[in-house]
Amino acid sequence: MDWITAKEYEDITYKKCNGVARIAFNRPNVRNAFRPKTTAELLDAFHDAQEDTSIGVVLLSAEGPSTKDGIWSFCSGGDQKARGHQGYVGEDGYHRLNILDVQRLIRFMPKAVIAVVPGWAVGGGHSLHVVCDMTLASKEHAIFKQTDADVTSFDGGYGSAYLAKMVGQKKAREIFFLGRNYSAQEAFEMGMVNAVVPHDELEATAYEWAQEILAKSPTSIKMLKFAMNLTDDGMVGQQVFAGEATRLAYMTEEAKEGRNAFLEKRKPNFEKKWLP
Ligand SMILES: CC(C)(COP(=O)(O)OP(=O)(O)OC[C@H]1O[C@@H](n2cnc3c(N)ncnc32)[C@H](O)[C@@H]1OP(=O)(O)O)[C@@H](O)C(=O)NCCC(=O)NCCSC(=O)CCC(=O)c1ccccc1C(=O)O
Repeated sequence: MDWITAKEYEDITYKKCNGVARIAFNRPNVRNAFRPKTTAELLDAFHDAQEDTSIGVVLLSAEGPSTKDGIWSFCSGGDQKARGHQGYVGEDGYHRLNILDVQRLIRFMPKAVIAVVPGWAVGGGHSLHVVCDMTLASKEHAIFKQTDADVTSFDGGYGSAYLAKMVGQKKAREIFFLGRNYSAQEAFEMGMVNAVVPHDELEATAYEWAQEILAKSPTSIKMLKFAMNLTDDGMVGQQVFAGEATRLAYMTEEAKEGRNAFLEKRKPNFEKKWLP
């Protein structure tokens, strides 16, 4: 793999290689907790990956291990040191809740997003893996844990309600109400992890999965993602799916006739366009 740095950031790394973008948390000494700077950088990188037509799959991963104690982490959620009265306080002094913007970008981007979990996935970090399309986890080091109820936070959207669709209501309530640690294998057995991978092979496996997806039809992958999102996303899910259906309609002769007729100030001729 010949990863090329796409842009330099402080709290994340951002690289690209053969149709794959890799966005990785880079605060391993605080278990990759996110502060406002981190979420701003994540939004910027995800937006770039969405706009880049050479990119079909995004890996959300993490650098590590910690130089302090050698422990691996994916993300430990909101940086509690940056937490102020109403949210997480950035350098500009404003209180923000921008991780939900990151969740929405992952959810609505027309490309597959794979969470690559090398260690702790906790709190808002756990919610991020839930919202990704797929999750690969380190056999030796991944630990899944929900601490929201320890710090008076509650991801009432994808982090909990969508998780319940994934692992079942009883299990989701156990995860949130008890805040226990779950291994990669336990997370796999409850249906929130796609594969448990030896740590040394985790990144290479994620890249291989991405290459398998890249061999498929981009339109099929996009429409399948949005179709599977639709029922859980209400009117917004319908809007996103229908937007892509409109794009497909724009490509038809019928659509070109409608546009041309308007521009030529004549009535459109839609005769014989009623497919069975
Ligand atoms: C992850 C742990 C379980 C790991 O435990 P352990 O291996 O024993 O390591 P520690 O010694 O605890 O930690 C090492 C080092 O890292 C620092 N650290 C770890 N996590 C954080 C953190 N989240 N924030 C700040 N700092 C962190 C820790 O202080 C140590 O530093 P030293 O200087 O070396 O002492 C364990 O670390 C742990 O439980 N961490 C906290 C997990 C947590 O509670 N996270 C927050 C959950 S709430 C959340 O994520 C908000 C999500 C969110 O943003 C949101 C969601 C829904 C709606 C809105 C919002 C919103 O935007 O607010």
